[in-house]
Amino acid sequence: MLKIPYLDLPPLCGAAGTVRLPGSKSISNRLLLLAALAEGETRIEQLLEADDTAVMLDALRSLGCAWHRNGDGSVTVQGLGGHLPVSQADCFLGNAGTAMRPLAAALALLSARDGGRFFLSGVARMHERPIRDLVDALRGLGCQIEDLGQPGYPPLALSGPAPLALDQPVRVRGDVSSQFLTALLLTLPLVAQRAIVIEVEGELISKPYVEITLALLARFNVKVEREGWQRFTIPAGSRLRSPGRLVVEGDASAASYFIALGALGATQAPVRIEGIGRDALQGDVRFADAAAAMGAQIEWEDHALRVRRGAWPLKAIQLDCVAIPDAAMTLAVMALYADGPSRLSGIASWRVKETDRIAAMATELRKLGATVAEGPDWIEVHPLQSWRRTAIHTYDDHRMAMCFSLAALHPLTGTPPQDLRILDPGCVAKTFPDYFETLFGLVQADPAHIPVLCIDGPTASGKGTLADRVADQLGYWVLDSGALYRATALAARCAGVALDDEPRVAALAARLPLHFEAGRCFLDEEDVTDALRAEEVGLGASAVAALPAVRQALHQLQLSFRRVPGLVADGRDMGVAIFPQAQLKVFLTASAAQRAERRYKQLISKGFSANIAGLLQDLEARDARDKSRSASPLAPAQDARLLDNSDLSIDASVEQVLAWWDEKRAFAD
Ligand SMILES: Nc1ncnc2c1ncn2[C@@H]1O[C@H](COP(=O)(O)OP(=O)(O)O)[C@@H](O)[C@H]1O
Ligand SMILES: Nc1ccn([C@@H]2O[C@H](COP(=O)(O)OP(=O)(O)O)[C@@H](O)[C@H]2O)c(=O)n1
Repeated sequence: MLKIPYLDLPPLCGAAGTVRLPGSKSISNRLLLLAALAEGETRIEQLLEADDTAVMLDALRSLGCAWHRNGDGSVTVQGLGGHLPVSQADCFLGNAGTAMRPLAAALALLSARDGGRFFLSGVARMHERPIRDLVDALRGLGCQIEDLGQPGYPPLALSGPAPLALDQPVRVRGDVSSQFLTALLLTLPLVAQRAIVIEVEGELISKPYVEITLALLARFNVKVEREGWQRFTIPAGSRLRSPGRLVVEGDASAASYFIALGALGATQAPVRIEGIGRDALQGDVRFADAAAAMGAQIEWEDHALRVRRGAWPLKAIQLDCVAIPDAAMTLAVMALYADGPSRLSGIASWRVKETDRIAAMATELRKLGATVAEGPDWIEVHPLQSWRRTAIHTYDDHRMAMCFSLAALHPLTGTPPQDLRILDPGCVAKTFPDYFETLFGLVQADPAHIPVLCIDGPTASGKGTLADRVADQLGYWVLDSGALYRATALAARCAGVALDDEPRVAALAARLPLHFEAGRCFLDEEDVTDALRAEEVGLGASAVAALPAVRQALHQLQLSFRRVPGLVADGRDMGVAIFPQAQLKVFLTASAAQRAERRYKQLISKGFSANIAGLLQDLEARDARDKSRSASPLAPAQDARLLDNSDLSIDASVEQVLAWWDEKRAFAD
């Protein structure tokens, strides 16, 4: 998961591969609530692990519901059988509408029936998202709900006991958010000694979400009778009972980004999306039809989709998106690549989501250079003629971040490729914490367009530390090129090959079975991370690194680290020999005494024995050999920036390098 201020995406030219979707947010949070309220134990598999489900799980725990995570990531919830063991709780629900609305209804009804006092709150934006229609409906039943802030918005206090009047139909508005109706449907079975009728006022929006609610209630033994979309009856004596085990479908709204990616970039192999298919419950799966109407080629499997580019440019569409409000945001970005203006209507609900999405979408699309018109419940997007290099604001809205990442694709001819900055990319944690990492695994870019930052310098100057920290801040990959020479030396030693036997050492280097995983380094199956850091391996590395055939053998391997979104490469010759076109080259030095002391502390902390005088001698010998060898001697590139960090802290060094990087890569705001 990226927790960084911005992410720069290079111009992308294609996409292919397989993605496994995270669990659906809507289904996950509905199931958690139903499982908590029901009788019996429920095991929920493929539950979404993200901010919105985390706040729901925390809230359930504070309401006295026991749950635990199993080894396979599934969650087992002990149902409360409709009775809370606590009479007070304070639940913080972040910005999760799918937690706030149904919990408000459940706690209003349960406190009215059994007594108690409960508080619900969220982040500042949650306190701007209306809940009045639900609160009015619940007050109509006799529930005691106090607005603790602005009337009609969270935070709320729900208390009781209070007599409930359930003999008249419950009325709720359906034209602002279907989540109000969903909240009532999920929770009224708790008090359904007699049949309860819900009547919807106004035209119900987002009907597919209500269908999900009805289907999940049926799994919990409550069969709601529906007359059109206006009247729903919860039969007398309904009781929520756990079905035992449930599997959460992949998130269909999240699928929209990868469907779009396939439509825009899969010119050869398809993008295959696993986790939803023909029988998906979620209405947003119909986004695939909209994408097909724009030209995507889509093949359906039972639990997967395969998407390729079809029509090109895409075909403009005019579409009422009332049934796919969330996924429709992705269409607005696809419209940049269409053959004419596209108009999306029926999207009034965008205005009351994580942000005012119509305004946000229009503002950011215009920054890219697009012509956009907007109204109360529609947006019209014209295709983009030429891309402007810009920084996209994401408004703490995960969908803004995800759908704008698609604008990094540059398959149109005739427009110069530009990179794109996404601000606060970590906001995707709301529903899809690994979205960007997943995207990086699918997209292709011309290597020449992938940014590289080189950090070269003598041993123990802090290159590795600086490279890791800078890469973390930028969301980039790291190449520790020294590790390749160290691994070569280690492999030679293990194979009994003399370090000066150039052809045999080079042959080993050419097929080095080295891979990196979660910060660890493996040679074949063996974890050699610590072994590589031993001083004698470093000396061996310095010896094999002087052999031109070894350097040649490792050249291609080093180039292969240049992957989307970018690379920080550390070594001796990154800027001179491997990435001479790098955007920024830093030559890092520190006094020999400082370096010897740093290395000493580093070795001691790792449990190696060391003495400073010996280290200083070795380090000076290594410097001399690295500088004097004929193949890629250690020296700053002509265009390198010199950084002597003898008297600089690690933080200050990182700050300096990031400042240089920013200078090189200014984006329009
Ligand atoms: N600016 C700095 N100030 C103090 N110590 C540093 C600084 N940069 C790195 N170090 C420390 O020096 C040691 C060697 O750093 P490392 O990154 O392994 O160097 P290199 O990769 O250049 O050999 C590490 O223990 C690291 O924490
Ligand atoms: N790009 C590189 C990286 C390392 N090397 C060699 O490999 C040895 C080990 O590199 P390293 O970066 O792991 O070493 P330290 O700087 O951490 O001591 C160095 O002494 C260099 O001789 C190189 O020649 N070229």
